[in-house]
Amino acid sequence: MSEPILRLEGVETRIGPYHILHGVSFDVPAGELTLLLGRNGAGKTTTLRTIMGLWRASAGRVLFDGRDITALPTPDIARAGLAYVPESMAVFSDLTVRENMVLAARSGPLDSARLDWIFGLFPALRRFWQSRAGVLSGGQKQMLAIARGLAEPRRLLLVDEPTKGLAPAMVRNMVEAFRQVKAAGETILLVEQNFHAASALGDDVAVMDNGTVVHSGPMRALAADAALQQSLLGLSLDQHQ
Ligand SMILES: Nc1ncnc2c1ncn2[C@@H]1O[C@H](COP(=O)(O)OP(=O)(O)OP(=O)(O)O)[C@@H](O)[C@H]1O
Repeated sequence: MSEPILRLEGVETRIGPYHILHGVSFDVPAGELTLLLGRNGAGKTTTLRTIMGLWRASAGRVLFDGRDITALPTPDIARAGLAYVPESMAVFSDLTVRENMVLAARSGPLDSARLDWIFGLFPALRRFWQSRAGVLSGGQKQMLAIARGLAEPRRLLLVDEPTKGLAPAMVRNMVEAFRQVKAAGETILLVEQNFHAASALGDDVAVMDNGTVVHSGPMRALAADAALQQSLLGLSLDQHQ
């Protein structure tokens, strides 16, 4: 396994009076796709938001490439090379697809070779390039949100439930797109509820429950162990066939 680019050590997060994360620890190895799994309310989104500094850890550390980023303001965390695609399709509906992409490339103009690569992942974006993002379907908006995260090279992409609410054909497209993003050597931390999609993609997995990580290891070991899936995720066999 390669060196971790991201390491969480005993991260605690409180939201107002609620103690949500209770000592979250796991690694994200460079160049791999790591899955963050867990039942609803386990704390996955809170973990991504804490990494980005959108919630503040009250204890523990977030290390990015060995550097402590726990207390950095969110713009500095983004500048360090992290991109975050939240669950709620982060696109500007009144702007065109092109404008959405231009705004996402923070360090300068869009690179045309990179854009061609993104069009290869999500062909609909080329078709709707000059259209308002508001006219896209839910799945296409989700693709635009992910494309915005890919608009320029980042060191780590955090993506929250990209297949949520998508029709099965769209889920297959999304899985294929992530396969290609992974093959291009990008490092990804992915929250995914669809276990079938998750098992097709992940190298490593961290499973959360009740605000802490209850299991971590290779995805293929979890994918091969139905009893472990049942105990960690409450999955029955027919749910992921
Ligand atoms: N703004 C908030 N105020 C209070 N509690 C919150 C807030 N956001 C999240 N929580 C609580 O924190 C816990 C973890 O939520 P989180 O969204 O991180 O879970 P999750 O694993 O991402 O779940 P899901 O799959 O449902 O998105 C839940 O009990 C949730 O109700």
